[in-house]
Amino acid sequence: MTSHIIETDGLTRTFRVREGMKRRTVVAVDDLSLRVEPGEAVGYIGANGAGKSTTIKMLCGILVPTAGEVRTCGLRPVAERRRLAREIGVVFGQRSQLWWDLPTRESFSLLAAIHRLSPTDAAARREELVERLELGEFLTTPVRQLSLGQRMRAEVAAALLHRPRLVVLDEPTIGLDVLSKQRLREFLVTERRDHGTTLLLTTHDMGDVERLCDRVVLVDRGRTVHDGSLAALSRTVGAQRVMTVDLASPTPTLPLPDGTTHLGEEGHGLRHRIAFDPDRVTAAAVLAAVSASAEVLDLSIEEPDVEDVVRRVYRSRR
Ligand SMILES: Nc1ncnc2c1ncn2[C@@H]1O[C@H](COP(=O)(O)OP(=O)(O)OP(=O)(O)O)[C@@H](O)[C@H]1O
Repeated sequence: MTSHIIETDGLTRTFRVREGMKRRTVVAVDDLSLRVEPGEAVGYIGANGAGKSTTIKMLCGILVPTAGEVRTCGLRPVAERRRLAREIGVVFGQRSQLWWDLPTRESFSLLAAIHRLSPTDAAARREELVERLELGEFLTTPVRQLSLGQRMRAEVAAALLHRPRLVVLDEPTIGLDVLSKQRLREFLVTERRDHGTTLLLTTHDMGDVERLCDRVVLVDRGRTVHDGSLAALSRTVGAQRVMTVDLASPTPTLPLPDGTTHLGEEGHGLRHRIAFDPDRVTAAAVLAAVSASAEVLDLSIEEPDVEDVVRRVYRSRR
């Protein structure tokens, strides 16, 4: 049996759709071969309609593939869906899995019974989740009365109660305010660190990818167009980092090394913005060159804007 948490080979799903009088075949997922190791955190990203939800549904056993192979936690998702349910936790940002009229605490009790957790194990895990997701103040409130941020935290706790090895999150931070997003991300980082949980998430929020994922799979029209780090994705479109330096005295011109572009200066040379290609020159080398001709008081470095990177990848393929 495979040691991969997710393993697909040539996974494909098509749909027949009606267009006026005609019928047409839409290829939602096209020949996807993906391997995810235990403990990885993978951001599965792409434009609307790229095929992300269809992939997730096949991984969870909700949808039957048209062609290809898929194993999730070593299991055949459709044929072994009940066994798989013990291994994975699924969070859909736009659909609730909680019992709407019940207090959150009772939803947890029901889920503990469904997963056949021992009372001590269930209590310990619930306590851990209540503390880490700060659920204490609304455990007795019916789910329907929770704010979106509270409900999402409860959803995540519900999906993770049985300590799944794989957590699949479909748009987990959609509609959340900045603070709620931050809390949820911090929780997922901790959960992964402490329990070795594998994360697969789809998102349109690049902050999720930056904070949570060490690997990014970018899909376009059902096909994988990038599989690697976020930094490597930025490099594919030649995205640059930008250094801003504040100097002690006005210095109109700076000698800069190869691989840099001087973007401009302000205050008669008190502040300079310098773009550099991280593949060709390090931030330290740029700083050393600036320091050779001026005293540097402060500096900041901007990473490439991920949304811009994704837009550029898409544009280059059209
Ligand atoms: N049940 C269905 N019947 C017909 N076409 C479908 C069905 N489900 C998905 N599709 C089509 O398959 C393609 C991929 O859809 P999918 O929902 O997987 O994309 P997505 O990447 O999850 O998009 P989004 O970011 O909008 O959620 C789209 O063209 C969509 O219209």
